[in-house]
Amino acid sequence: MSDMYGFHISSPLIESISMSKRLGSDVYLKMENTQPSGSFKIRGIGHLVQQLAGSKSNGVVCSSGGNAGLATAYAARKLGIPATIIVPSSSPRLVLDKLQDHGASVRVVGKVWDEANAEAVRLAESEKLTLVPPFDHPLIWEGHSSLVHELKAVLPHEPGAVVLSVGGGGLFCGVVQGMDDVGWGHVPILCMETVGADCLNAAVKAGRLVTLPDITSEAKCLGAKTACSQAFEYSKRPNIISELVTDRQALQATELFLDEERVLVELACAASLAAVYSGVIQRLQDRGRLPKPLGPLVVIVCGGSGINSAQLQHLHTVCK
Ligand SMILES: COC[C@H](NCc1c(COP(=O)(O)O)cnc(C)c1O)C(=O)O
Repeated sequence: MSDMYGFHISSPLIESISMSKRLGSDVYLKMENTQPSGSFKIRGIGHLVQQLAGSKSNGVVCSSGGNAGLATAYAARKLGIPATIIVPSSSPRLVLDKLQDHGASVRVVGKVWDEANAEAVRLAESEKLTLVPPFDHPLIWEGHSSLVHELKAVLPHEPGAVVLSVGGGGLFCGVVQGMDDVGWGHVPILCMETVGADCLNAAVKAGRLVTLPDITSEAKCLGAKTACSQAFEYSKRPNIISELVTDRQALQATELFLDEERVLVELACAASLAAVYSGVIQRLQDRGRLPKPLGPLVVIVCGGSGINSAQLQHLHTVCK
């Protein structure tokens, strides 16, 4: 089923009783892990692929930590066009297998996403393919903004705040634009990153875009070394908050979420859940940065396919 934007579904918005209890106010979960490609990515990427490639294209190429690649492969399969996905060596084997299950051809290039991206740009030019950027494109942001329109349709009141994870900043840009569209442009947005994949937080602290020397977080799907410039521009707004958690806090959030909500998510997604589980929201309230009590908190459970029980065990041996 696809709507006017792309191939995504209108995802469930469920109340988390356990998180609401921890926070002392209502917490709603926007379950993007239920999207057909496994994450929110299909919203923006489905939209871009339909607008720029379509069924007449001779193919698409996407550089990805994994989830943008899965969204590209899914959309390409639905359109009946070939997809080539370039991933860095940090992407887990299980993601490569899923990409191939979608019929995509997969190339492993470089250690981090930025290096895979350079190869995708080269390939798009040399083989006349449509380049699908994982986060830095207005059509991606337009597609992601559909998430906020769904919130507007079902939430009884405007949110007290929205929590989301930041890699290159595409989800963040889409949510800001959606919030502006529906008249919620003043609502606080809490941008969560992990230490070692903190390109937006580093830019906010430096007052300019910066490029990280490396990605040292295990949340590889947040592993863009530079945030997109639009995300940096939006981060200057007074209602935008940028915070960090450690990989260990994200891992703890993954396990608490699994126990309490019976859903397994990637570290990239758990960075947002850790905003509640690790007390980030509560500290912001104590500092007066967020109101107390807080109106309904919406946590975007962005999903991600780079996780299974074996990967979860592995993360215990590497997360600091
Ligand atoms: C390097 O990787 C960038 C991108 N992942 C990005 C991503 C994000 C952050 O989204 P962004 O801020 O990049 O739009 C959040 N949550 C999950 C599960 C993600 O996979 C990718 O898959 O290529």
